[in-house]
Amino acid sequence: MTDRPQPLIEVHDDADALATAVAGELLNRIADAQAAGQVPHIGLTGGSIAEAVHREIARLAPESGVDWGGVVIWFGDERFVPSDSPDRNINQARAAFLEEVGAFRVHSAPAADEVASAEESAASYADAFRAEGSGDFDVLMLGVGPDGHVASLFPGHPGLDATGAITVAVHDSPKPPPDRVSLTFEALNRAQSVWFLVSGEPKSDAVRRALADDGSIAETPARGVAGKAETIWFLDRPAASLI
Ligand SMILES: O=C1O[C@H](COP(=O)(O)O)[C@@H](O)[C@H](O)[C@H]1O
Repeated sequence: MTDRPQPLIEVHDDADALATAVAGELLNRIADAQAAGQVPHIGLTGGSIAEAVHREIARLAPESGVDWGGVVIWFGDERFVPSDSPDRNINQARAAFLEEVGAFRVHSAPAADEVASAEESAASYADAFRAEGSGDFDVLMLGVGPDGHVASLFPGHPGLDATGAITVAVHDSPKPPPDRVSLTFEALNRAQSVWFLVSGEPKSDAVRRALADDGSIAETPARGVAGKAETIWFLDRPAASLI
């Protein structure tokens, strides 16, 4: 994206070092924002490296000075499955750190036993953004799939084309579960800081394609997201092996 700052790349030895660095930096950003009188809005992602980051947040939180009552938590995407499913991104984050730190201003798209369809869930999640007068994340963390997907925006999928909307319902996702709700590119691109979290050699080609000078968003959706103020790619050595 030509109107955004060039992405920064931070490479760590392994997934554990990456998770510790991201968790520490996130807590610093939140504490600084709160010291300046702000209520930070943070976007979380699901997935394996996100889980490691979340566990590190729980470990480091007691020393951070963060007031979790003054942090608003969102998710870049959610799986449209029952509310008690371990596949829900919110459930993974709750178990890893949200309950432990006592965060309670937490929003995710409603589950399959709460609303009738992924479309209804997407509409409800968009309403929550409007009600908070938000959508402008201070920090938005995003995973990247080996296929280059970001949030639940998959290569060649109809969700890529959603415009004039905050959220989109996704069906027939190539990665299970098939029904999901995702923020759109327009919503993701309202973030001040976008942090991509990527670990492991199977994702190295997606990282290469996302950071290449040329390439299409349809093939590598992660190319379509960048922060207004910064974009940082937090990688471990295997994920960075092709750049
Ligand atoms: O399905 C999803 O996958 C990605 C990445 O997951 P990983 O296990 O490959 O790390 C994640 O970013 C997204 O939020 C999630 O719904």
